[in-house]
Amino acid sequence: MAEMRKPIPVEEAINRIWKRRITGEIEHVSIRDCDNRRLAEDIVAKHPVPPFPKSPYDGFAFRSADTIEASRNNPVTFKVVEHIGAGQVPEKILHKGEATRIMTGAKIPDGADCVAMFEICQTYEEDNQSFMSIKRTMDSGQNIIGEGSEVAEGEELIEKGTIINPGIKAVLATFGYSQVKVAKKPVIGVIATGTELLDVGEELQPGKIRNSNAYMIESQIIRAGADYKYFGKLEDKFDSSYDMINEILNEVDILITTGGVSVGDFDLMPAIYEKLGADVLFNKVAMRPGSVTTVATNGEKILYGLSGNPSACYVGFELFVRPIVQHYLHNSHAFQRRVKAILGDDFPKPNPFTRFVRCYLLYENSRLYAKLAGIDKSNVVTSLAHTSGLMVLPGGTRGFKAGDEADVLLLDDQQGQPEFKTI
Ligand SMILES: Nc1nc2c(c(=O)[nH]1)N[C@H]1C(S)=C(S)[C@@H](COP(=O)(O)OP(=O)(O)OC[C@H]3O[C@@H](n4cnc5c(N)ncnc54)[C@H](O)[C@@H]3O)O[C@H]1N2
Ligand code: MOO
Ligand SMILES: [Mg+2]
Repeated sequence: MAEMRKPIPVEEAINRIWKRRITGEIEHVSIRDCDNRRLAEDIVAKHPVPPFPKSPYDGFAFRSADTIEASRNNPVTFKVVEHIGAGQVPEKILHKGEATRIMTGAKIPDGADCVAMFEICQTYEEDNQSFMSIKRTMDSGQNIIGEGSEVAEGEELIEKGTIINPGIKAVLATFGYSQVKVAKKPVIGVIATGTELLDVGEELQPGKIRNSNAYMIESQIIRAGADYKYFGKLEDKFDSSYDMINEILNEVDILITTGGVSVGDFDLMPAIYEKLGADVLFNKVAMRPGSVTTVATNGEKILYGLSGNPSACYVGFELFVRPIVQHYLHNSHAFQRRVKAILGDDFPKPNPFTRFVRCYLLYENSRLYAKLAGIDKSNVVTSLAHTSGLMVLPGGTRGFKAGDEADVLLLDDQQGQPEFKTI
């Protein structure tokens, strides 16, 4: 008789793996290569921004007090004593009745406390001297971008673990980070098991299918921010599979195999784990798909025996691998963000186990809807192409109707959340 396995709740399975999480090392990369990496240090303003008071306009800088008497019928005239562009440093200190012709981004001269745009100033030349006049009053500080007005020195700006996007890159450049401290990516080994598997370039043969899991998992690894190393596909043969897995374990931080974890005659992973002396954390989870997902540890390394069924494999990665990768990458929001959405379709199946239903999300009339991505069976591959979320339908429910509310895990979101449960 086949071995009876005792299913554990999803949360318990996640907890058991979570206890084995490790934080990855830090490495320096050029700012040019830091996109989509995760910061391994908090970014703090190294200096005020802007570092000097500057002009937001092309115009004239002068003392606002000199315009107290100015009006439409009473223009006030200034002698233009200097002319500076961005990058030039003013040399003149402005006194009463003096102005500096100043361009956007240039440092405000000492003595000046306002800038008037060219559009409200009249200019003329007399005896080789430039003059400017203005017919309105100006306030002290008007049109001046004060030193540190955006950010003060020492202000905390970006938390470590945050993914680097174009805006963050601009901040890094502003503070002179030519080298950026980022979290080292874990290297995840990928092996597909199954005598039925063909390579992607091969023609179909009777009884055989193309290996889609390896490509899917590699892509999930990239989406999670890690690196993969593909070791090929293995036939369901014990000795060669054991030798290969035993050998490559030193080359990776985490190992993912797909297939061979159920109770079939050619499901070899349980016996391989046993021979390796790996510590099996669980081999049955009260969830669908992916109930046979098996996870073991060998020293610090986590070995994921994901199911061969494509959708079970996909869900197993998102639930059990991704958070571990995120923690490795110093992300304190390691779990997928979980939001409430309205079901756009009926889902009439009763759920004895927690079910993770493939769905996609859309906004309509400022409400978030989750619609079924396709057939929701474990052995189905094509619905994955339309999946951007996983609806979490709790065990013990009798099915759902369009219009009901459900939790959805967002798969393309980078914000994440610190815990698996709804927060
Ligand atoms: N008697 C029982 N049979 C099964 C049980 C059970 O509890 N008792 N569980 C079922 C469930 S649930 C799942 S899920 C599958 C899990 O199977 P395995 O993880 O052992 O995977 P395989 O047997 O190797 O393959 C299953 C299925 O997936 C296809 N496959 C495998 N690898 C790939 C790949 N790289 N790319 C695409 N497709 C792949 C394979 O051809 C099979 O069709 O077991 C049930 N059975
Ligand atoms: O537990 Mo399986 O992964 O649902 O088909
Ligand atoms: Mg099997």
